Amino acid sequence: MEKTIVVALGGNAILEKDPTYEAQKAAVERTAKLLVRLVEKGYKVIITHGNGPQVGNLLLQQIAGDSDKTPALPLDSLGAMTQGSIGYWLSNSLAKYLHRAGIHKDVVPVVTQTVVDRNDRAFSRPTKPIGPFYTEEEVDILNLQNPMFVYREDSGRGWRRVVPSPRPVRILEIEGIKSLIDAGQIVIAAGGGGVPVVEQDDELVGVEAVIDKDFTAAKLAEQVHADEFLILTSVGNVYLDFGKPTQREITHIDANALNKLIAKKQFAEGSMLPKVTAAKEFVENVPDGKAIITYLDGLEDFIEHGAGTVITRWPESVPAK
Ligand SMILES: Nc1ncnc2c1ncn2[C@@H]1O[C@H](COP(=O)(O)OP(=O)(O)O)[C@@H](O)[C@H]1O
Ligand SMILES: NC(=O)OP(=O)(O)O
Repeated sequence: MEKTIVVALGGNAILEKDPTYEAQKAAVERTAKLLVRLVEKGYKVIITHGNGPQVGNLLLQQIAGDSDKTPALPLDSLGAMTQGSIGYWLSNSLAKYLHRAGIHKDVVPVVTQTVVDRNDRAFSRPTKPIGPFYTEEEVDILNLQNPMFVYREDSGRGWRRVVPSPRPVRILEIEGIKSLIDAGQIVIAAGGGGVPVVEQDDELVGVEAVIDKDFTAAKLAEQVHADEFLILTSVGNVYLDFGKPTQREITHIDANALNKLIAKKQFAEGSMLPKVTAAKEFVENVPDGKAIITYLDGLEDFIEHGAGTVITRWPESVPAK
């Protein structure tokens, strides 16, 4: 039977350094070519992606306009816009490589809403980095220009604006996504974690936030009962003592052991912590599932040799070395 896989694409799958359209499309082309290998291998594929750099850049473009003639749209609408643009880039490139591989499947990007809790404490504590990186000196100037914006240092890589990032509660379009997968289509869903909405009487209302795509991806993988949840990022493995002389890679780990490492603060908040937490939550909710964290360039190695850091619910389901 075909396996179902949810693939969460990290930042470098779409934007490496250059934020121009040409550079992002070139990165997406490369990503799409690699992803087609999963389809060739017989997987049912659901793709989700980040939008942190893109939504932040779009916000800056909006603010730069004439506030009367072209008023800035709110963050939830910008999230939907990035789902549209990135979904289009990915489906356009995937269609090309599927055609070249002789595979006749549609790629369907779904504008996805994710219900969040209006009382989530994240709304009063912004943590999600979006947009470009700044130096500390640039942040001093930006703070004078707009004291309402909050900036934080992002994992030793520079300063970025941060916005609230509530936890996903429910993916609104989940039944539609399942139907598309059952019909044999390739689905792109919950980009940027999904557009955050809160329940208000009988309505869903968009809110100013950006959900972490790894958390929504875990929920998506759980709700489609995926066999595998693959997080593609910029490192081949999760490491112990990351960046220290004692650094060593984790090849296989079970949820309880991972929990202990999380408690010991082995994983950086804002980069690896959401990924290992999402992987752990997936295997806790889908005990026969497997989560894998590796890098895009290692995709072929994952397909052929099972490379990457594998996370399973129980130690006995950890494959022998
Ligand atoms: N323990 C760890 N093991 C591996 N990478 C880690 C660890 N702690 C922090 N990192 C960092 O996390 C980064 C991945 O997070 P990030 O770049 O935010 O993800 P994304 O690929 O979704 O954009 C890695 O490139 C690495 O620098
Ligand atoms: N929404 C989100 O998590 O985006 P990034 O992965 O690009 O930060």
